[in-house]
Amino acid sequence: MTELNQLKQDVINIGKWVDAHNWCPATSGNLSARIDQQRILITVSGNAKGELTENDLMEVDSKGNPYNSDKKPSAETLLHALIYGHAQDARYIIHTHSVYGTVFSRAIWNGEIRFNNYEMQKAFRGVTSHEQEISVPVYGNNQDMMALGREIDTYLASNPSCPAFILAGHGIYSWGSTVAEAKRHSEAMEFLMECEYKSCLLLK
Ligand SMILES: CSCCC(=O)C(=O)COP(=O)(O)O
Ligand SMILES: [Zn+2]
Repeated sequence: MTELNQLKQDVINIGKWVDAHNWCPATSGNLSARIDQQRILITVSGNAKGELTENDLMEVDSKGNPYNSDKKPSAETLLHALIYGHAQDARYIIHTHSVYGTVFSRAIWNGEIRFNNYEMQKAFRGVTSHEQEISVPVYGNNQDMMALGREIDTYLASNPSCPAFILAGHGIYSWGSTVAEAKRHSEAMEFLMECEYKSCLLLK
């Protein structure tokens, strides 16, 4: 199998994985893989992530413009391009619209979520202790991708090893250098968001 075909298969399989967890209901979410420094493989806008075929994938350039394709890329392509631009070892990006990612972030809206004293923090690359705080930025949701992109760009420029961010009331972006790492970061974020939500119920 060529490297490009392998990437296509990886994205299709990640789509089945997020769908099995119900993290991308309806046609929500988007997925991508870095082909090389110039090209990104990304999901076409508006398709169910559990039923992706090669026709639901397309190439864009490093700025997010369609590359040899007349299909419409994900409406959030710019965010994928920004992540790949800053996180040089990111190879796969997973954007989910899970219930906990959506609901809990509405309580923060703009700022950050700090995860402390969860053993699960060790799922993130380079973290070896529950005492190593993980801070994940939360951005107010915005239909203006350029404006959202500017905020995210500023943060990633000074925090290039950040493994995830959250769009409030919208969903979670996670990434990694391999399929396994991107899925691990994504799953850890989903778990921690559910824990934080349930912790709030305990404190009521
Ligand atoms: C019902 S999903 C609304 C759009 C969105 O947030 C999303 O993740 C999917 O957009 P895309 O253009 O990638 O299909
Ligand atoms: Zn989205």
